[in-house]
Amino acid sequence: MKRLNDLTRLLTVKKVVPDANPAITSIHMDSREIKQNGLFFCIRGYTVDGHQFAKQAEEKGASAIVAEEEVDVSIPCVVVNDSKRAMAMMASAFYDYPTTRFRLIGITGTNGKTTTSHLVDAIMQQHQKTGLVGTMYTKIGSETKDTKNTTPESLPLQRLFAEMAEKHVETCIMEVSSHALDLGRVRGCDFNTAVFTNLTKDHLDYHKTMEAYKQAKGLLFSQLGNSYEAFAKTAVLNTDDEASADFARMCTAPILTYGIESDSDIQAENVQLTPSGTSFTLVTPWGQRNIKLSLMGRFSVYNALAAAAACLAEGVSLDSIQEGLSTVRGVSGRFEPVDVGQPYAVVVDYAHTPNSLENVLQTIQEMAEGNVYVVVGCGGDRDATKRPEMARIAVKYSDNAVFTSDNPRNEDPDQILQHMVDGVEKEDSFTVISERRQAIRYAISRAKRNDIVLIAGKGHETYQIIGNQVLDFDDRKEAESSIIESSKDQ
Ligand SMILES: CC(=O)N[C@H]1[C@@H](OP(=O)(O)OP(=O)(O)OC[C@H]2O[C@@H](n3ccc(=O)[nH]c3=O)[C@H](O)[C@@H]2O)O[C@H](CO)[C@@H](O)[C@@H]1O[C@H](C)C(=O)N[C@@H](C)C(=O)N[C@H](CCC(=O)O)C(=O)O
Ligand SMILES: Nc1ncnc2c1ncn2[C@@H]1O[C@H](COP(=O)(O)OP(=O)(O)OP(=O)(O)O)[C@@H](O)[C@H]1O
Ligand SMILES: N[C@H](CCC[C@H](N)C(=O)O)C(=O)O
Ligand SMILES: [Mg+2]
Repeated sequence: MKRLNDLTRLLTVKKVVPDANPAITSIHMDSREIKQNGLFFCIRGYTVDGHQFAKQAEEKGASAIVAEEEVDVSIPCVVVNDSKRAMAMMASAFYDYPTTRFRLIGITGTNGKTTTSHLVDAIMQQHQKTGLVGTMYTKIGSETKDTKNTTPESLPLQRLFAEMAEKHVETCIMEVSSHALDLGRVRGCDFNTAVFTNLTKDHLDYHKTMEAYKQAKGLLFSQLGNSYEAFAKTAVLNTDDEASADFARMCTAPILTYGIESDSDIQAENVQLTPSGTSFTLVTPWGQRNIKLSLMGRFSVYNALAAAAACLAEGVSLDSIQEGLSTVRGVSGRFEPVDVGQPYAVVVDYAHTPNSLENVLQTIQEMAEGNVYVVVGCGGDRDATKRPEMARIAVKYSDNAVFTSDNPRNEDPDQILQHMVDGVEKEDSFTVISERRQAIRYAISRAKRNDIVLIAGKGHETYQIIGNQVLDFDDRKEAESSIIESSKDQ
């Protein structure tokens, strides 16, 4: 059984009032979930301040509180500078430092984290039990669970890691968002390999400037290799992205680079992009292999290189990498075809940043024999600066762009659409249809033989968030019924 002092050992604590060392049998960040002898962390959130629930926690049987100021309770209150970061360290201690009991790979970058993590998983799970933490779900072996955030808050994260350790996971692959790094969600995680995909515009609503966004991503690398086991750690960096040079400067761990254009440790040569996938020669200090991938586009080669480099850093053989990558048929909602036998192509993709939309549309342009239609929207309560840019890219690479809604959340959908329209010229070929179902119908009803319709932004999502309501909505199902309906009309 743990006592309070067992959890604060690695922390700088300002004071404990009254000073005592009670037993702690559970830990909580939500006062509504407190159990007898539980420890409650008061977190200042974006919507409420957890300090106001300290009394409630005491009444429900908590044996101690962690807070940023003294609160009106009679149980011991541990006062710290930053209760979020303290929570990360204490949760790790409560669960006996689970990330020291398996290998942990962290993947950060604007685009490609989910895809790269699935590629690493496909390679590694051939020979070992893996865990996965990311946008779509968390996974232990083949058992998946839904998740709210790409990178969960430290307390549920450490609890998940404890379950992974108990279930004998050997390697966990985790997407590490810039929010998570900035908010200290991954403090207390002992990463073995840290991977960078790329840095382009997103989340400026939160980070404000690209410099601050880059600094947040950099934390994954600056925090790597500062322990006694630094020799066992590796940073995997993309030489073709200029942010890598800054991350290399911040990092004390050995670096393994990958790239297509610039000279790198792990290099793709003879890159071939075809309508059925990609192929390239993987050149490494340990030898070369021909790689065949069912994933489309040049950006997929980068994801495959990042995955291969991460696996090489972890000691996986080139043969396993070649074999593992060849088994991947696709990643849900990423360039996912919707095919019910129609004479034109429909693709659902999760591109929701200017750069990803441009990459995907360029890939589609390379394949297209007929017209290209794109249905796209921009999220509400998210970075507004990407809206005109995404609209510009949509019209640039399509014959008709249909601007629509993508999780307007608490913003006015028409206002979001106006931000998109502000990015294009009147004479550009675009149509505004706020209702996403109608927008998909509109594009699909116009498609003819050999045309391609891209439905971008929601990928694997099975909902549309309007206000605080989460309504069922799946682009793939909508596309399928639209195709069937429009074939009846013809
Ligand atoms: C802006 C942000 O990051 N918000 C996160 C934050 O919510 P919050 O600050 O609103 O929390 P709050 O409701 O104010 O509560 C504060 C504290 O009071 C506690 N509380 C609250 C009520 C009560 O009765 N009793 C009580 O104790 C809460 O449990 C909490 O500890 O803490 C929550 C719990 O960890 C997160 O789920 C939530 O993420 C929201 C859903 C979110 O949208 N986050 C986005 C911005 C995000 O983090 N995205 C990244 C990147 C996505 C990507 O690009 O892939 C991600 O990693 O997901
Ligand atoms: N390496 C890449 N470079 C640019 N765009 C990419 C890359 N990989 C994927 N994409 C595009 O970005 C979209 C999102 O990919 P993915 O889900 O792998 O990224 P992510 O970083 O996990 O995103 P999120 O931060 O939203 O979780 C894909 O649907 C595709 O359009
Ligand atoms: N993780 C990203 C996902 C965006 C997906 C898009 N469909 C949207 O809602 O903007 C975010 O929360 O910003
Ligand atoms: Mg993701």
